Amino acid sequence: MSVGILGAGAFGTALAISIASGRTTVQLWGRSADDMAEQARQRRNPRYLPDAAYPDTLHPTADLAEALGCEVLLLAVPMQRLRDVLRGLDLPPHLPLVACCKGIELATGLGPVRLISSLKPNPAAILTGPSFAQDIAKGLPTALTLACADPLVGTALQHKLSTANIRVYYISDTLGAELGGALKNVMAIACGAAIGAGLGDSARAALLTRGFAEMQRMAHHMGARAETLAGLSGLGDLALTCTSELSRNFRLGLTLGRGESFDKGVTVEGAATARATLDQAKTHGIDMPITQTVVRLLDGTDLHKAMDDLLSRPLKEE
Ligand SMILES: NC(=O)C1=CN([C@@H]2O[C@H](COP(=O)(O)OP(=O)(O)OC[C@H]3O[C@@H](n4cnc5c(N)ncnc54)[C@H](OP(=O)(O)O)[C@@H]3O)[C@@H](O)[C@H]2O)C=CC1
Ligand SMILES: O=C(CO)COP(=O)(O)O
Repeated sequence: MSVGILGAGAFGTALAISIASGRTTVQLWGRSADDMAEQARQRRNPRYLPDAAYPDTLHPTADLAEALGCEVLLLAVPMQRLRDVLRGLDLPPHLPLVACCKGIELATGLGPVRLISSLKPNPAAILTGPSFAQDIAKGLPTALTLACADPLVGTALQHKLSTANIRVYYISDTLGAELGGALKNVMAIACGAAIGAGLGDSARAALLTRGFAEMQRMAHHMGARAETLAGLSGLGDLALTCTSELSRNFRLGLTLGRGESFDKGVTVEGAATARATLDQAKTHGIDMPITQTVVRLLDGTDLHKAMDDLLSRPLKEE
């Protein structure tokens, strides 16, 4: 078995290490020939995961053909870059494509599986759920969801991508899986902002829970399954990301709450996804006040003003 991974950032590298640790051949592709040569020399990724050594069967490469020659292709680039990466690929027709990104494309409102399917005829899946790259790379236990509409392809991928420290569950609901993974990042920004501003753990619990209600509302409207949102790719990832400073989305929220600035070079999927989701919510008439508050915070609205507006909405049934 061989697995190709496009994107040698934190997540692509962590997955490569875990999969290659089981002696599977992994071609980890990155766009910078210099970076990939350095990874091959050091047998680690000095920029994104400096403490994790590469197993022998992990091959860092800048040659796309090496990754495209594998039996499965994982796409571990940021959501807003996925279209550009896919456009440049001349793919073998039956090569399964597994999105490993979490977000909604700003220009189209599409999640990763819908985007892949709009551009390529290949079988499309998503691997998502609660997992920090640092944990996976250390060999710590994680559980992920593999969603694919075709159960034969999906269960084959489930078995191929399960490793000693990644337990993969299969579901067919790709829409629910991509919505859960995308929207939890928006709620993580909101929770981080509450903690950063000193509003307390009770406020965080309220935002997490009411944020989950927003996620369910959007998912239900779009036709996703409620069970998917309650699973690893929804509630599971929401719980992780809203409670840990390892999350970049949560940390962006912390800085918003503290009135500090955040490094623009860091991948934070929730920012563009909040805007894309709010556009969709307006189009479909879905009430998403926390998502709207996150967009206002990103646009510079004072946190206390934004929170007052959120809390002073008309009272309603839960
Ligand atoms: N980090 C984590 O813990 C987890 C991340 N994810 C998801 O994985 C996805 C990727 O995130 P992550 O790996 O953390 O991000 P990083 O910022 O660590 O890495 C992003 C990678 O994508 C590459 N890249 C960006 N744009 C392009 C492009 N146009 N063409 C080719 N490569 C490109 C970058 O290359 P370069 O270095 O050259 O800029 C870099 O290698 C996100 O959607 C994230 O939500 C999911 C679960 C866990
Ligand atoms: O998706 C993640 C954990 O499941 C990673 O979260 P961040 O992108 O916020 O770091």
